[in-house]
Amino acid sequence: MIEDTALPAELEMLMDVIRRRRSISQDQLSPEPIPMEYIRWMLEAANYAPTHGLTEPWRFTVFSGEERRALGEAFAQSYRLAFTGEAFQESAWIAQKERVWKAPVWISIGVRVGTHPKIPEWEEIAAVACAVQNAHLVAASLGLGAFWTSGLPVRHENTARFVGLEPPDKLLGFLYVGRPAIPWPKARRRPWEEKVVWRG
Ligand SMILES: Cc1cc2nc3c(=O)[nH]c(=O)nc-3n(C[C@H](O)[C@H](O)[C@H](O)COP(=O)(O)O)c2cc1C
Repeated sequence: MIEDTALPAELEMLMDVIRRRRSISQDQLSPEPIPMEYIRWMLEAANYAPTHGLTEPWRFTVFSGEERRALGEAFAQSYRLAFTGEAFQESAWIAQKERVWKAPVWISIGVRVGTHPKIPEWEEIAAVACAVQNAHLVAASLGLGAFWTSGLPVRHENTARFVGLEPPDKLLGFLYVGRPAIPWPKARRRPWEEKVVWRG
């Protein structure tokens, strides 16, 4: 029988942050500003994500303060383009414009594609998702909530152009960040054992 070996303290710290990371929605965040130093740490962590062929395809734009006004206008414009006729709702259009004030920092999540002949788009998107996870883990370690929002108006090509992405590059949504205004939520997950088959 294999003896249990002592687990390194580093693993405990890492697992603690992984379990603690939470998506905290805009209605549960404080709109108060947060130190931009925290955002720099998140972006530094994002930059260490795995990347096939070292293409480093993540492209971020950070919005805070008054710059969020133009972002809200872009969301509202994209909503108008995406939801026409019967689908258009005045209240939802206003909500798109106003939502930017609910979180102090909004980071657009862009993916650069087509820079390497052998690397398909899905691998570049996967690398960006890894980068976002790194950033989100750092946010959790700093006591910040963050949320990847990917609904249609926020990732519409009109919003993509607004944040400086031109085709074939794509916008995958936004990670907004702030201090939680609620007690830290608990994770809801089914046991990992349900999703794993052991062979051998
Ligand atoms: C790629 C991606 C896109 C997401 N987009 C949305 C979204 O548009 N709306 C939403 O309610 N949650 C979105 N989420 C967040 C999930 O709701 C959240 O991760 C899930 O509820 C689990 O909560 P947790 O992150 O706190 O563990 C997204 C998550 C990922 C990874």
